[in-house]
Amino acid sequence: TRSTRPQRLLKAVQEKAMKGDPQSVISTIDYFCRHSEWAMNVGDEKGSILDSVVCEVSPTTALELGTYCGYSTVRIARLLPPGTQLITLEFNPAFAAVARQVIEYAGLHNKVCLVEGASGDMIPKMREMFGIKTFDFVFLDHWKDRYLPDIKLLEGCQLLRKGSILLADNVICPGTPEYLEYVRNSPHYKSMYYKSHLEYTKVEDGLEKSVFLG
Ligand SMILES: O=C(NC/C=C/[C@H]1O[C@@H](n2cnc(C(F)(F)F)c2)[C@H](O)[C@@H]1O)c1cc([N+](=O)[O-])cc(O)c1O
Ligand SMILES: [Mg+2]
Repeated sequence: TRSTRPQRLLKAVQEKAMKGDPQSVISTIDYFCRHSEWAMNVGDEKGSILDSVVCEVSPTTALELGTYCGYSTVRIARLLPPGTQLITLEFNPAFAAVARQVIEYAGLHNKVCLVEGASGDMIPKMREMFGIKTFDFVFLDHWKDRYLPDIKLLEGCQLLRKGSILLADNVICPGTPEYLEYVRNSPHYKSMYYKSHLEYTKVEDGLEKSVFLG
């Protein structure tokens, strides 16, 4: 049967990127998505904003919701110092299988823990599973109607602390209106919008950075 787009993306990485070199994995995926097949990676333009926020926060504990093929997982993990941990959550086993191989090819498997499951089930188990108290940084890039319920769940599970940073992809396209309304109007968050473009296109999109105020 015909391969899937994630499988074709992985093949491009294995054939064209330098093993153990995260930057070359990132560039190979961006080239593939621009010249062969578009895919819903955060991309190079928004990816540079993601990089700058990760460097600014330099998190000890980080959570990514929505691994997909592992592109943003590699972008984040390559910037984390040793001894830090990126937990990435993926619901779809086929996507998780591809992402594991992309992360491994980039040589970042020791910095990343990919967990398969639904956010509603896994978020309440994070503390006991990983022995963490709170997350310094959360990147939201999963189903857009899950952004709001999942940050409320993170709050409810006391997994956020004063100063925890949330960075959300696609707040314009496809859009996350309820999430945006909440983080921009809640007294528990200070938010700012980073205007950019939908990956590999000229369509407007952006990232919303929100600081949890406790
Ligand atoms: O729909 C988009 N993204 C949805 C992304 C969804 C991804 O998040 C996973 N997930 C679901 N729940 C979890 C949890 F939380 F359980 F881990 C993880 C899904 O299996 C999928 O791999 C999207 C669409 C466009 N676009 O232009 O259409 C552009 C983008 O950048 C996008 O991110
Ligand atoms: Mg996205």
